Amino acid sequence: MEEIIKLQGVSQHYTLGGSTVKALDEVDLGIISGELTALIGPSGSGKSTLLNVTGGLIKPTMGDVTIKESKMTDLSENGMCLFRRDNIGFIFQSFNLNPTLTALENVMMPLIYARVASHKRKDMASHALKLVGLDDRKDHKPGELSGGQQQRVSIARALVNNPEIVLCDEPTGNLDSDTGREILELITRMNRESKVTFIIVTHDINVANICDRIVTLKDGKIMKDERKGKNE
Ligand SMILES: Nc1ncnc2c1ncn2[C@@H]1O[C@H](COP(=O)(O)OP(=O)(O)OP(=O)(O)O)[C@@H](O)[C@H]1O
Repeated sequence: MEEIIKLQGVSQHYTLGGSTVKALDEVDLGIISGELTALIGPSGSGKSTLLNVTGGLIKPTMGDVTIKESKMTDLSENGMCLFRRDNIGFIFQSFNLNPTLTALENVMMPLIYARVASHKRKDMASHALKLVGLDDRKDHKPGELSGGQQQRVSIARALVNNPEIVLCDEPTGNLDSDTGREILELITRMNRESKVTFIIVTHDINVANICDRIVTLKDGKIMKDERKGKNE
């Protein structure tokens, strides 16, 4: 099984008012290509920090993050930005859509950054919206969509550039339980059909239970690492 993401001795420390918080404390973690991994743990245990370090949004205080043979921790800010653009999609709890753009325009944004030719962008974004069942809402702005529909748009945006990795921070956190279940079904379908590697930060045990692997953090350390049918 190929490890697409490797964290080795990763620590993230924050110093505020003379005291230091170890948000991550020498974490070693390998993520298998094509798997759905849940990151769970109490509030403040370091889940979002781990996701942000993995996605190159934060450079850790110590340790190495390697994705597909590229050592992220050796890249410049600009190098990390380009790497993220080409390899990683993000899905957030609060959707993070641009309220002034239509669903189609929101999904086209990553393609503009990736300098995809303009005549291709519309087709690619329309296709991504169709995959998430929103082809009839492409001209709606986020304020004209339900929470579940907005999250579908953000999933389409995360997947439009065919990234190998998608990082999700509480993707169902702002949704009612039925809508959350629909979004979860969509994520699992995308994972099965496209073999995209997903890491999902969640408080929701229903989300964790559909994953291939559940990694539990506590005080910035991995406390438990369970795989379906096999505990480690
Ligand atoms: N920018 C920051 N500056 C200072 N401390 C921070 C910063 N970001 C996170 N922390 C601290 O690091 C620790 C881990 O935070 P993190 O957000 O990763 O936890 P979490 O498990 O995702 O929490 P939650 O489930 O509540 O979202 C917390 O104690 C938090 O207060």
